[in-house]
Amino acid sequence: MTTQKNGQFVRRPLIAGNWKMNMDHMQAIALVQKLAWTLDDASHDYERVQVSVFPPFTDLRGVQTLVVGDKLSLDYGAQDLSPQDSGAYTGDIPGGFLAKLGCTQVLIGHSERREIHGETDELLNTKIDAALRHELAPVLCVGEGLEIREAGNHVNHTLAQVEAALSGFSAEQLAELVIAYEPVWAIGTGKTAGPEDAQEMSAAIREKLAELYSQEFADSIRILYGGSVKSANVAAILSGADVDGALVGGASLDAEEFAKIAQFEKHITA
Ligand SMILES: O=C[C@H](O)COP(=O)(O)O
Repeated sequence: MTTQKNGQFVRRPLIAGNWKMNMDHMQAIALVQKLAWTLDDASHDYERVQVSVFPPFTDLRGVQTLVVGDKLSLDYGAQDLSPQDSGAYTGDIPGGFLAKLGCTQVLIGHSERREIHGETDELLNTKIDAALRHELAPVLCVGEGLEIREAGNHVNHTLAQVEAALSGFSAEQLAELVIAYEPVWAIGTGKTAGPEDAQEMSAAIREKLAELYSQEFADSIRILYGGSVKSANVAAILSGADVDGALVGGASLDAEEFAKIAQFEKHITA
């Protein structure tokens, strides 16, 4: 995902669409088709900017068939996985099944999983382990709620989430890790953290990775921002030196809007 050029790491931006619990398997095919056509029409360079979608589990087989059949350059992954590989875990989906469906990435610890399903940092640590066992790149979601932000504890809170979730893994194991910073108060609310807030937290996360592992490792890891990202604000948010992409919720359900977000470089007016 990350290459080295003249001794400097060049992080390939990632625009990721988290569909959440939207789009049945038929709608998923229509959305992926329209997204691919729209990006093709815009001559999207996937080598330059990676584009991934995270549909519900029941859509993944259809998405795989389409992506493979039409040789699409889109990547796709799941919104969650079980920490276990098989057995009596009713309702859960293991990483091995996702890998067989061609998933390359998996979201771990989205704030809705943390809040609605009570997922703890300790559980997320085991989910990262499961993702790594099946060669799925973990997209670890972190971020603070409004009360924590207002109390001024957002940096400490978010860094503690990062440290706990990554505990026990080596830099080699985490080579494909992606971290998504999503302030919970900005998710689906229309409120976005300012570009300075996104940069502040991304820089703090990178510094934490350097402290836990090495500067080289920290410089290779992509850090995304999520929370009410749209085509109108994506360029400003991604202008931060440490912000390497976006995890997009609502706006990823509209193919044209999501394609515009993926084409964020075209909106940069400097
Ligand atoms: O995973 C995506 C985030 O929760 C952001 O969602 P949103 O773009 O609808 O605010």
